[in-house]
Amino acid sequence: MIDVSHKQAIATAMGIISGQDGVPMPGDYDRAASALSSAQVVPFAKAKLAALTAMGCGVPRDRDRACALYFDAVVSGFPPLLRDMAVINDGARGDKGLTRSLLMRAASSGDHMAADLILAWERREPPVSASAIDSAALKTSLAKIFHAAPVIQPSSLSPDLPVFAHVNALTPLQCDYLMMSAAPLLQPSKVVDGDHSEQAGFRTSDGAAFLPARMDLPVLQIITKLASLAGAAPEQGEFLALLRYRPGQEYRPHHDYLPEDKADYAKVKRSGQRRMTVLTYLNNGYHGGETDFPKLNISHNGGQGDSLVFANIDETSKPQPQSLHAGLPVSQGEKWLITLWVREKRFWPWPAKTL
Ligand SMILES: O=C(O)CCC(=O)C(=O)O
Ligand SMILES: [Fe+2]
Repeated sequence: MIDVSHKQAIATAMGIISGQDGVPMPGDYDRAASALSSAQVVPFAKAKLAALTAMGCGVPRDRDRACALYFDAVVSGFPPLLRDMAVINDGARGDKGLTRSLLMRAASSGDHMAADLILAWERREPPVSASAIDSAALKTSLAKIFHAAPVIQPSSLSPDLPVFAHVNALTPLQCDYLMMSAAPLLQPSKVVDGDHSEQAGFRTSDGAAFLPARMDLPVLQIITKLASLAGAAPEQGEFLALLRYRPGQEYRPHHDYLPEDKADYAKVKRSGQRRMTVLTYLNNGYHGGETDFPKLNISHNGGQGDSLVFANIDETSKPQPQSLHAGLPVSQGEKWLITLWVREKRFWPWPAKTL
């Protein structure tokens, strides 16, 4: 049983981190971090504190401390954390047997997502045999979260604009995790720049954002990796946005750079333009749905875990009209995609706290 005062502290902290529309309100982050700190005997609280520590949100940013806190939370055996640790270990390209043991342990303790992840894995490839859950291996995987992973040479798709295709940026397990985490949150998509939101049918997919309250360590690992493909730090990334297109759904041709003549130009001032876009394809097995650049003659479909990275502006911050692109209509099956828009400057809305 969780102590009532710990429950209250966790509720207070999560309320602050969630804030309004999922964005924390100014001034309260320190209170969120100290509330979680007071409830650290609860593994969930400790894991959230680890995430805030990794983000420098309300508590000085200290990645080693974040990993140590998270390790302690995981070894308590709380099933969702064993499952998240499996995703982290896989993302760190750790031992598959260890990933499997963590998922099996979580699933047998009642974590449904772990069971679903195992099923999805077994549909893809023959099962590996489980290996012992080894503390040193867990620590090694955690330590890799924030290390710049080697970027495997991407292929350039255009002489006219930086557009690069990366294969296997994320592992299939990371992709399945993102889809399963976002599925309950999907809502009809909105267009953020206000240009076309009034226009029916402009963007017909469903979407979900990984707002600060959902930026747990597996998500931070993914953000760090995807930002690195754009040569950027994770804090330059907007909140990860997931899209799901069903047959007939599409995203009509548009630019990702923000209009500079709109009332919300303040948003551009604070974090700069959307310098680059990192799209990551989360699944296989659909038809249509190519990412199409009509001015560059590119029509691209990545496989599960592959990323497409492109520039929206040049080195002088000038918007690049040839970056016009669309998500063509899906003709069969579902297309799931995650987008990281990378700004010129820091986007994370909390004041940067460093040691
Ligand atoms: O669905 C696609 O391939 C394109 C998505 C896109 O343009 C975006 O998320 O900004
Ligand atoms: Fe776009």
